[in-house]
Amino acid sequence: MIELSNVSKTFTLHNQGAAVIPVMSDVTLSVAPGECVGLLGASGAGKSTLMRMIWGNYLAASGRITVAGTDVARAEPREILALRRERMAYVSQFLRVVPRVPTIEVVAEPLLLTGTPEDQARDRAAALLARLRIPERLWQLSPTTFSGGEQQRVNIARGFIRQVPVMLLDEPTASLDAANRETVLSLIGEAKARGTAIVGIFHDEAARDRVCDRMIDMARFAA
Ligand SMILES: Nc1ncnc2c1ncn2[C@@H]1O[C@H](COP(=O)(O)OP(=O)(O)OP(=O)(O)O)[C@@H](O)[C@H]1O
Repeated sequence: MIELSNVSKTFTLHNQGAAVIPVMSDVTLSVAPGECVGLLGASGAGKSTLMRMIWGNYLAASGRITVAGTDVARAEPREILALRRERMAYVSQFLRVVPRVPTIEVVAEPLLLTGTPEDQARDRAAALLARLRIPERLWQLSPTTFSGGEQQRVNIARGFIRQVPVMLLDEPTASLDAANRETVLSLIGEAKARGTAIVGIFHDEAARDRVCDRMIDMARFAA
């Protein structure tokens, strides 16, 4: 479902004398449907960079990245957008939303974009918000003023509202209390059972042990 072969990445800082920062080289990795792979490695090892390459934000310097049938390194921007809309979800650590859009709409939006009728999308959003313990009185408010943990749960609800073949999770349990952390681990387990291939960064070791089938240490790919 996710295939990387001989991928390398460098950053060139054009505004700093074209300094070149090699980040990783020769990454070969395959994630099967229903499998969850956790990325390990010290700060700066390239975990986020690898996720952003799979998401299609960063181009690889060389090698091939195929995600749910799309060759991400060579795809046109509109193909990347279609991949994200239909087949891939990215739960980042921080919620980025348009101000004044109610929480329930923020969560329902990914389903609406793929043509799900509005009432169904809202029902599904409401069910997830309830499961993630966001009080109903907050659903019609914008999440911009929510607490860190509330924003993270809104982000998780938005990420899990569609059933997609590929998910990228960046510390999905980072600012959560025990009960919500348990809910998120269940959501991850259910996605795996449906055949979703997952790549994630989990600093929470116990969470990592519960959901990851394999760990990849980025030190292996140091450039
Ligand atoms: N947009 C960018 N431009 C230049 N250099 C970058 C960029 N993004 C990342 N880097 C560099 O790439 C290296 C890897 O960064 P990355 O954020 O992937 O590490 P990480 O393993 O996710 O670290 P952390 O655990 O601290 O989040 C770092 O040296 C960083 O400075």
